[in-house]
Amino acid sequence: MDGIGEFEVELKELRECFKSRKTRELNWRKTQLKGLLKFLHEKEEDICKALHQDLGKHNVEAFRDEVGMLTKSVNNALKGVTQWMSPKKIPLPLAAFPSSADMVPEPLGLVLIFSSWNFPFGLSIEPLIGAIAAGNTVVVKPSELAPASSSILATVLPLYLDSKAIKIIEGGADVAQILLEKKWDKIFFTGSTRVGRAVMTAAAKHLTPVTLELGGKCPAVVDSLGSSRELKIAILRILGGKYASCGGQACIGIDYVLVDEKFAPILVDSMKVAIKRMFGDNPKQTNAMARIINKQRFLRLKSMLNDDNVKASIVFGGSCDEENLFIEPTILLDPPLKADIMSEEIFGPILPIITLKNIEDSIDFINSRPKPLALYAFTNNETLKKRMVSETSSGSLTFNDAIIHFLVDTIPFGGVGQSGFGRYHGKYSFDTFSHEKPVLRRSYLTELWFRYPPWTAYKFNLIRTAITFNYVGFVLVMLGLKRS
Ligand SMILES: NC(=O)C1=CN([C@@H]2O[C@H](COP(=O)(O)OP(=O)(O)OC[C@H]3O[C@@H](n4cnc5c(N)ncnc54)[C@H](O)[C@@H]3O)[C@@H](O)[C@H]2O)C=CC1
Ligand SMILES: CCCCCC(=O)O
Repeated sequence: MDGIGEFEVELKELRECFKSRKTRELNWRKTQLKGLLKFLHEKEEDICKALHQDLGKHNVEAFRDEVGMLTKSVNNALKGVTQWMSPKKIPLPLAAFPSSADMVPEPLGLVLIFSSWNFPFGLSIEPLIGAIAAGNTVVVKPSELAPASSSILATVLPLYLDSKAIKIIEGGADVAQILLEKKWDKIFFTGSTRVGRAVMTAAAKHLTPVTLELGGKCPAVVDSLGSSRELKIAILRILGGKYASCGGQACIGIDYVLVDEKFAPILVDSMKVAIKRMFGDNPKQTNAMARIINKQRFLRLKSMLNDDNVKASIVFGGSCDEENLFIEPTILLDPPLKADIMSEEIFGPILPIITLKNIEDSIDFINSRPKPLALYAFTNNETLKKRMVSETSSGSLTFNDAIIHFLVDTIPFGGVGQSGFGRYHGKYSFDTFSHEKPVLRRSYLTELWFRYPPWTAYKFNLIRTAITFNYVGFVLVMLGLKRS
């Protein structure tokens, strides 16, 4: 952002654009969504190149998690936006007869989106889809930690969109803090809990509603499954939800595994075989796993591993290549629970496996920690499933898979407790950036004359009757006893 003055001009332009009401038009919304599709299609190669440059992502992973995922989401919004923005009839009690009511979605106004570096296109454009579909004007600030991706978002994407209504502003914490001083009609933040608190504090000054998409330690409970085939598939899904999702740098990636101590040796041995099949006999040489985003985050992970007690728990991998910011897929077995690796969100390709006396103890283990953004359980035990649904709390709960819920438009995505609040994806994104206004239409045909003073015992009884009989008997009484 060149200067505060220039930004003030841009902010004024965005507010005037919203006031012009053009962003409310269905055609405008669809045109912008189609612009996103065109960008994703025409710039796929540049996007994949940027993701490789920033994160070492393989283009298959880059397409799967960002270009492909976003194309799916934009098409879903194009299909749904007409219905999403139309008023919905609301049933009314008999006492309101003859009245009608609608819920009318209206855009919030000028909204601000902060995104993170690990899925820089996905986490910027997925909320942008909702903001556009709901008819808002928008400022998006991508993360400065993925500069190649941020540059494409700020210099190329605007060529496909209405620049008077949608602006992409590059920058880090300094720019973000300037933006946070302004008044927004909604702030959508994806990032750390620490910064989420700062965002919420800034938003409070203007009573701006926020959605906080934060992080946390996502557990995977792994039960002894029924067959070797199920175990093989489960392990692929666990490893995919760890190492093959931005190299473990994913907010809904599996942070650690909980397993019955008797089953642990089988699980670890099977994982080692599967890792080699996924990343080659020498996983240090793989091109299929993203690198750590920067030296600071790399050294943080390296220091976690260098803790003597943690180092002693390494049963697979553990090598760190500082020059290439690469840590090979690593498995720990029962590292100390007080070590940083088990008290902080790992956000890297290190998988602690924690053994328990029995798998049911996983519920207490999970409940003794902050509510995770995602919880996974690989089990066919119906009793355990029922207990996990009713006795644990998380942003989402998935049985026998990982990560995949992020791709389902009909499942809202968001956290609970320390992992955030608010949700999006699919129509939930539209709702997040809308105010759903109830509109009640009354007539003069009937009048409940006793709803006004002067108060009398008779009126009191009529009101009491109405409420007691939930208005049905009341209306009948009224029709018979109407007084001027
Ligand atoms: N729930 C979700 O969908 C996701 C959550 N995350 C979480 O985000 C964290 C990692 O992402 P990071 O980008 O490193 O988080 P971060 O909180 O450092 O940065 C997030 C955004 O906030 C901005 N920012 C940084 N410092 C700021 C400040 N002092 N004031 C205002 N804005 C500031 C950054 O420029 C970026 O755009 C992890 O905790 C991860 O779990 C990451 C991806 C998705
Ligand atoms: C395709 C999965 C993206 C999830 C976003 C995250 O976990 O950071």
